[in-house]
Amino acid sequence: MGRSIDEDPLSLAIAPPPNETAEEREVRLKTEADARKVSDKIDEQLRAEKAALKKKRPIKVLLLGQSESGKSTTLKNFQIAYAADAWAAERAAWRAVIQLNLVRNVNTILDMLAEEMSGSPLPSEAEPEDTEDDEAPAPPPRALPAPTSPLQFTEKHALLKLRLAPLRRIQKDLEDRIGASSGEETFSPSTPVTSAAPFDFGGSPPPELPKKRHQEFFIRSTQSWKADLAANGLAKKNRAAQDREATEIVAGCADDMDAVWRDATVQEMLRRRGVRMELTGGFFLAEVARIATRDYEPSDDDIVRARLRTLGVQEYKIKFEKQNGSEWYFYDVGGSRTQRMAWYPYFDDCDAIIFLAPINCFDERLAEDPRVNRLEDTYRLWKSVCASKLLAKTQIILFLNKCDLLDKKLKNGVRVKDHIHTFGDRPNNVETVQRCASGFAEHGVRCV
Ligand SMILES: Nc1nc2c(ncn2[C@@H]2O[C@H](COP(=O)(O)OP(=O)(O)OP(=O)(O)O)[C@@H](O)[C@H]2O)c(=O)[nH]1
Ligand SMILES: [Mg+2]
Repeated sequence: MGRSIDEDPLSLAIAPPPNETAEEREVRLKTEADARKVSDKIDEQLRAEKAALKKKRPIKVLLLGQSESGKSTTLKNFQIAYAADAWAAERAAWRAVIQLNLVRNVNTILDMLAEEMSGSPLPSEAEPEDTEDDEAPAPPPRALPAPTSPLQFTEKHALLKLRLAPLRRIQKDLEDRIGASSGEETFSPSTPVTSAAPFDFGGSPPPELPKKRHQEFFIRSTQSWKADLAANGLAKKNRAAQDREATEIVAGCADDMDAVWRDATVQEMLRRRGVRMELTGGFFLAEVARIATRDYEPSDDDIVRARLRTLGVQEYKIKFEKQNGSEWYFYDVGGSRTQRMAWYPYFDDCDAIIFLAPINCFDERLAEDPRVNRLEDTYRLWKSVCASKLLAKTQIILFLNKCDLLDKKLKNGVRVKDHIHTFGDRPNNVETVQRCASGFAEHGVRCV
């Protein structure tokens, strides 16, 4: 049998008193109406918040700039600051990349040693051509080797070459494991060299590009060498065995690597060739004693300094726990001219662009096309990005990068005016170069 309403405790509690006067009734009804209004408002607010949360989409940031401008490095710094767990999980995988950076430096020196010891002449640089219009900074003059007496090589150099020979195979093994991005792009006359901004179609409609979601070629959310970490069973065992072998051989060569780097004749050879390895990305030779050990664990600083070329477009998701848990997607792109066409599909729905301009590169050439000055290329790229109609509503942030390397370069006596004629007789210091480079922003449409 059902309970009558009179027996229900809630109905009893809110029922009007039995001897309620007309005045009391009016007050009661008004209070109830006010309470209903407040409750309706709260319900409405909750509905709106739920809808907003549903609509909230991640903020998308594109990192742009030429190769070696520091895009991946900037991303690593974001990861350290805001995605500590993911960063820690990847730490071990970077050891192989750092070993590869180190071994490659040594093998480059050994190649030069072999050339010098066999009496081969210095490789001559290609004469730069005027490839593009004259708005940009002038290309650097060709460096001429100073006339000098022959380098004195001894038995010691021949012995070091021999003892470090196993590093050739280790480089190859590490490159195979790390994949395509382990190699730097080099110039080949048969490679069609694209312009600074191959995504700039000069007002005409872009060629038919497949929709982004179908472009598996472009998006590489995880690199194979990191995916290896998740490998199980036999693959994991093989990988561990390869790791141990590489680490063992690198550790066994530690003293000889150190000896070859510190050798006065080798240093003189590098000086004569104009090679400043210590100023290039992924340089670890000065720290062989710490890195070439059996129990080496990469530090944050090592990982930030490690060099691994980006291919295609890589997506990284970072959740900013301290800011309402908002999610940001960063797109790290390959920066060489041959990679830039892949950027275009990402232009239409990104919220912000961080553009990296390495201002130390005023006297350097592009690896993929040595006829082009690196600063000139950055300048053209920046102008095209700012002028792109697809990016008209996108916030563009300009980072003037590699100021520490600029400082070292200027202190070593390199003069900006020898490479950029319009620099004139301004003081040859970082502040002046920074001030001039921030003129980049004026040539673009916007800069925040
Ligand atoms: N000293 C110094 N080195 C830097 C700086 N920014 C980047 N690097 C180094 O320069 C090298 C190249 O930087 P990356 O971040 O890999 O360059 P990228 O723009 O991602 O290059 P791609 O992937 O080829 O497009 C790395 O070894 C970095 O450690 C900087 O401000 N100072
Ligand atoms: Mg990169």
